[in-house]
Amino acid sequence: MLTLYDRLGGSDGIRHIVDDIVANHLANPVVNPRFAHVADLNHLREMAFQFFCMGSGGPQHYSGKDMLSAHRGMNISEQEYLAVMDDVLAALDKNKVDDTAKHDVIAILYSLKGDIIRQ
Ligand code: HEM
Repeated sequence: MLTLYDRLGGSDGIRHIVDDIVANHLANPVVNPRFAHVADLNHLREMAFQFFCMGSGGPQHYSGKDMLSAHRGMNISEQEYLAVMDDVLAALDKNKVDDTAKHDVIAILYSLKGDIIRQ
């Protein structure tokens, strides 16, 4: 059976998906203020890439912070969380990821909600 990593298009597919997610965040008025001020967006892209790869069963190692440490002190709202999920879904659609893989990604991201919002 294919892993979620394979169904997302492996390393190349996930690079494209992450680039689109970050572009969507920058264009999304609900979360743009959070990302417009990030000093090193390439670092964020790399961390998000590693996180997606590792979380979907790829061979890459995630070298970034855990989700609680990464978002602590930001006081992220439910609305912002949903906006980020919308941006992820739009990126998955753009990259023609099938519905099952989309559901799997959303379930994984949703499981992290408690570590990300209102911290
Ligand atoms: C399930 C959803 C989310 C995941 C998987 C996620 C993942 C990540 C990862 C992997 C990093 C990099 C950590 C590091 O540099 O070590 C990060 C940073 C960041 N996240 Fe999230 N995130 C999520 C939701 C959100 C939301 C809802 C917001 C706010 C709208 C947000 C805002 C940020 C910002 C601003 C940074 C960069 C901090 C900096 O480098 O200055 N994230 N996130």
